[in-house]
Amino acid sequence: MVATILVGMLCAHLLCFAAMFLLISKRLHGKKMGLDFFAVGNLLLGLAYVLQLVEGGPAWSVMSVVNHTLTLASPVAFWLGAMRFFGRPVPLLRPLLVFAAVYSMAQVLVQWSLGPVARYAMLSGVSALMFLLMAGTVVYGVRTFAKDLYGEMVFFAALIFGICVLNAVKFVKLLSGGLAALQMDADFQLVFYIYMSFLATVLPPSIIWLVLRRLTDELRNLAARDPMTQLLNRRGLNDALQLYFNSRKAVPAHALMVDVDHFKRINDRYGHQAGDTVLCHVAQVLHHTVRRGDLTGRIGGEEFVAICLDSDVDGVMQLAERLRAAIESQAVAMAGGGQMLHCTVTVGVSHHFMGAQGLEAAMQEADAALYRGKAAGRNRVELAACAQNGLPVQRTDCPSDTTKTAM
Ligand SMILES: Nc1nc2c(ncn2[C@@H]2O[C@H](COP(=O)(O)OP(=O)(O)OP(=O)(O)O)[C@@H](O)[C@H]2O)c(=O)[nH]1
Repeated sequence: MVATILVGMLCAHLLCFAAMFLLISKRLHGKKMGLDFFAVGNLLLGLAYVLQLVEGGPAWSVMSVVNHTLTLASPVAFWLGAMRFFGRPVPLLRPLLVFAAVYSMAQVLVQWSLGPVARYAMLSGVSALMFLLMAGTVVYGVRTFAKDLYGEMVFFAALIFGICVLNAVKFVKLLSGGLAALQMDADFQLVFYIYMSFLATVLPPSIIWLVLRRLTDELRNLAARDPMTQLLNRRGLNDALQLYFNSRKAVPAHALMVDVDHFKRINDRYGHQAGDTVLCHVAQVLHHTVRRGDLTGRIGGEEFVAICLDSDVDGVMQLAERLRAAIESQAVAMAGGGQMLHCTVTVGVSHHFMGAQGLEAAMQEADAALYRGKAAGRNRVELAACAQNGLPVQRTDCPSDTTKTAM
C-alpha cells in the first residue's frame, strides 16, 4: 500500500514536471537548452511507473517489455538533453527509437535464453552502468566543459551516483534472491521508491535553476558587449573593472584610447559596410594585442579603449606602439574579396589609476593625449601630460619627458 502511494506520487511528480519543462521550452524560442528533451525524459519515466502500477509485480508481458524500455530510454533522453544544454546539436527521436528497438529485442532474447530474473537483472545492471557513466561525465564536466557550474555539477554527480548504487544493489539482490527482491512493499523497494521520489522532486527545480543561470548570464553578457565587435561596452568595462578592483590582488591599471584615423573618409569613400569591417578588424587586433586579463571595449563610433592591468607605463607604451604598428601593417580585406584597405590609429595612454571610479578620469586623460596625437599628425602614440595638482588621476609614475611620441 505504502509503495503504491509512493509510486503514484512519483508518477504525478514526473508527469507534472514533464509538462512544466515543455511549457518553459516553448517560451524559449530557438534555444531551448535541452528542456524539451528533459520533458521527454520525465514523460518516459512517468509512463514507465504508470505501467508498473497497472502491472502490480514482475510479469512477462508486452506491458513489462515496454515498461523496461521506457525506464531506460528516460536517462538516454536526459543524457541527450544535457548535451543540448551544453550546446551540442544532437537529435532526440532517432537515438531514442534505435535504443528502444535494440533494448526491446535484447529483452526478448534474454527472457528466452536466461529467464525472467536475468531480464530484470539486466534492467538494474544496465541502469547502474548508465548512471555510473553519467556521474563520471558530470565529474569530468566540472574540470572541462562546465567549469562555471562547479557546485551544481558536484550536486548532480552525487544524486546520479546514488541512483547508480541503488540499481547495483538491486542487481545483486535479484541475482541472489530472484524476483522476490522486486516485491513492491519489500524494504529495499521502499527505499528505492523513496530515493526516486526525492530525485523527481529535487532534480527538475535544479535543472530549471541551471537554465535560469545560463539565461541570466547570457542576458548580462548581451548588456555588457557591443554587438558588432563583441568587445565590452562602457557599462561592461565599468562592471569588469569593479570586479577586478574588488579583488585583493588588484594593482593599478592604465587606460588606452584608440581612435581610427580619418574614419569618416573610409565611410565616405568605401561605404558604411566597409567602415564596419574596419572597426571589426581594429577590435580584433586590439583584442589579440593586449595581454590575457586586460579589458578591451568599444565606447563610441570608431573609438576603442583598452585597460591594461598590472603593467607599468613603459610596458603600456610598448603595447600601444605594438598595436599601432600592427594596425598600420595589416591590410583589411573587404567583404566579397578583392579590395584591401589600409588604416591607421592614434593612441592616447593615461597614467596609472586605481579603483573603478578612476576610469572616467583616466579616460579623459588618455583622450586628451589622443587628441594631441591627432593634432600632431595622427598614426602615433601619446602619453598623457604629467600631473597637475587637483587632477583626479593619481600619477606617481609620470616621467620627466611628459609626452612620448612613437612613430
Ligand atoms: N561604419 C560605421 N561608421 C561609424 C560608426 N559609428 C560612427 N561612425 C562614423 O565614424 C565617423 C567618425 O568621424 P570623425 O569623428 O569626424 O572622425 P574621423 O573621420 O575618424 O577623423 P579623426 O578622428 O580626426 O582622424 C563618422 O562619420 C560616423 O558616422 C559605425 O558603427 N560604423
